[in-house]
Amino acid sequence: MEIIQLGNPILRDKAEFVADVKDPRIQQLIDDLLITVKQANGVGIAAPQVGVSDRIFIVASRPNPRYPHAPEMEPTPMINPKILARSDESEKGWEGCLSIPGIRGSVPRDRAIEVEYSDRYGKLHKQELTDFVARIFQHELDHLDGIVFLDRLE
Ligand SMILES: O=C(NO)N[C@@H](Cc1ccccc1)C(=O)O
Ligand SMILES: [Zn+2]
Repeated sequence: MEIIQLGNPILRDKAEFVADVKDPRIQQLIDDLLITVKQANGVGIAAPQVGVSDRIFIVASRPNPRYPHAPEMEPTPMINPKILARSDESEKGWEGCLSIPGIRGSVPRDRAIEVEYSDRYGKLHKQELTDFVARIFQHELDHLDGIVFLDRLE
């Protein structure tokens, strides 16, 4: 996996709520993130990783050499995401971070979460996510709150 220079990542700030999803700057940022996560062969990416402190990330699970069991899904921009409910069981799993190259670790995550987010058209979604996709969501949501996976290593 070549390391794409992801701008100067902001890893310790709390990202700002997006007031107007239809703002052309936000739409451009979403397009940039979709391209970047594909170029980086990643399964997720958050705006702070490209130096923008907005509450936006992309969940883009798909099988790749690092995560061969990852389910295939349409890359999904999630704006102002939040977790509404968590399962009580958590599960450990390997994670890496595009902003922290070369390090992987075992991170406990909730196995199932109920989430809410706005899509890029401003439509609100409420969904249950499980397993690896739930893991990516939690990893990306952490980035919006200045947390990285190293902070959660067992
Ligand atoms: O660093 C990021 N996203 O912030 N990208 C990681 C995301 C990730 C998340 C959870 C488990 C494995 C991997 C990637 O390798 O695509
Ligand atoms: Zn990351």
